[in-house]
Amino acid sequence: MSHTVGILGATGAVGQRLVQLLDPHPEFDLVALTASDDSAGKSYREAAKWRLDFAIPDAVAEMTVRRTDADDIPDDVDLLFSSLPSSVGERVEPGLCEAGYVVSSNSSNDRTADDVPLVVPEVNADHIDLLEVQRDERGWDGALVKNPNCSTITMVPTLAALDRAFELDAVRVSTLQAVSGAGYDGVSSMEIIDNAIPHIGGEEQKMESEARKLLGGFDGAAVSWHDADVAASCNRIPTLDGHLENVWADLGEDVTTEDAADALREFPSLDLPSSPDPLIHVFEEPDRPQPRLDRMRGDGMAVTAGGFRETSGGVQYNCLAHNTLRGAAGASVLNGELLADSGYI
Ligand SMILES: NC(=O)C1=CN([C@@H]2O[C@H](COP(=O)(O)OP(=O)(O)OC[C@H]3O[C@@H](n4cnc5c(N)ncnc54)[C@H](OP(=O)(O)O)[C@@H]3O)[C@@H](O)[C@H]2O)C=CC1
Ligand SMILES: N[C@@H](CC(=O)OP(=O)(O)O)C(=O)O
Repeated sequence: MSHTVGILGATGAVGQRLVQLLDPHPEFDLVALTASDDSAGKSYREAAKWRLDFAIPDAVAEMTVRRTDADDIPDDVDLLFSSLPSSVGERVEPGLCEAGYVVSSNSSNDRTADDVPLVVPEVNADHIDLLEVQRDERGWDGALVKNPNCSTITMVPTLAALDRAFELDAVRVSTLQAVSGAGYDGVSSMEIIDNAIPHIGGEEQKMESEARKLLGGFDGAAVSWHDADVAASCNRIPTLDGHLENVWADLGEDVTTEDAADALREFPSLDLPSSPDPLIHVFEEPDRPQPRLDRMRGDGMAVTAGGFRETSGGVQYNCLAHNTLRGAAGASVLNGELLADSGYI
C-alpha cells in the first residue's frame, strides 16, 4: 500500500538525501516539501542549493516549497520526515504531532525524552510501541519517532550483536567523522584541510546516552536504558561522507576474534524496503573498513566492521557507516517503513 509523505527541511543537506531516497521509494509518494520562510513559495530547484552528484529528480524540481507550518501542509499527508535544525524541530515538531501528523525525525531534539521512541529498526523495533504511551500522555492523534545521531547509529548494531551473543559491560569509542555531518556550511575548508579537529559539540554526550536508550529494554510502558558504561571521544577529519569508529567493547569474558566477528555477521536484518542484507558486513582484511571504499555498502545502509583484536575481557574493532544515509536520511526512511509496517500510518 502506498502512503503520501512530506519532508520538513527539504532544502538542507539531509533533506536532499531524503529527496534522493523518497523519489524512487516503492511505498512512499512524495507530495510536500517545506523549508524556512525564505524558501517558501519558490520552486525546489530555485530554493535548494543542490549538492548531490546527480540531477534533482524531475518530479521534485518544480514542486513549490511550503512553509514549515501545519496551515501550509496538506492535512492528508500520511507521514512527515523531519530534517530541521534541532532548535526549529523542538519548536515545530510537537505542534505538528498535536495537529495529527505522524513525524519521523532525524533532528536531535527530544531523542532521550521518556515517551519518544528512539529507534533503529533492526536493533529495537519493539520500542516503536512507546507511541501508545506517547499518544495517551500527550493526547496526540499524530506521533513523533526519532532516529539517533549518525555516530551512534554506526556503532549500535555492532554493540547489539555483541550484547546478544555475550554481555556488554562497557564501551569505549573514538570517532573519525566526515565533514558532511556538520552540514554544508558547518566546517570551513581552511579549518579542515590538512587537519583533524578533536571536538564536535555535544557529540560525545549524544553517543553515550542514545546508545544506552537504543540497547535498553521496553516492557510496554517504559524503556529501561542499558546499564553499560559508554564513553566516547569524537573527532572531525577531512573525509566527505562516512564515519569510522574505533570501538573497545568490554564483554566481561575473553572472546575470540572469530566468535566476535561471527556475532556481527549473524546479526539479523529486517524485511523492510531499506534494510540491507546483511546488516553488518565483516571484513577479513585488517585495513578495512575505510570511508571511501566502504560507505556505499548496501546502498549506503549497511554497517561495516573489521580489524578485530582480542582484549582482556572483550574485543577491539573498527566500524563504519554512511553518516547521511544510514546515519540520517536513510535512518528516518527506515523508521517510516517501520511505522507503516506496524500500522501507525
Ligand atoms: N542523524 C544524524 O546524525 C544527522 C542529523 N543531522 C540533523 O539533521 C538536521 C538537518 O541538518 P542539515 O540538513 O545538515 O541542515 P541544513 O542547514 O543543511 O538544512 C536545514 C533545513 O531546515 C530548514 N530551516 C532552517 N531554519 C528553518 C526555520 N526556521 N523554519 C523552517 N525550516 C527551516 C532549511 O531551509 P532553508 O534552505 O530555507 O534555510 C533547510 O531546509 C539537523 O537537526 C542536524 O543536526 C544532520 C546530519 C546527520
Ligand atoms: N553531529 C553529527 C551530525 C549531527 O547533526 O548530529 P545530530 O543529528 O545528533 O545533531 C556530525 O557532526 O557528524
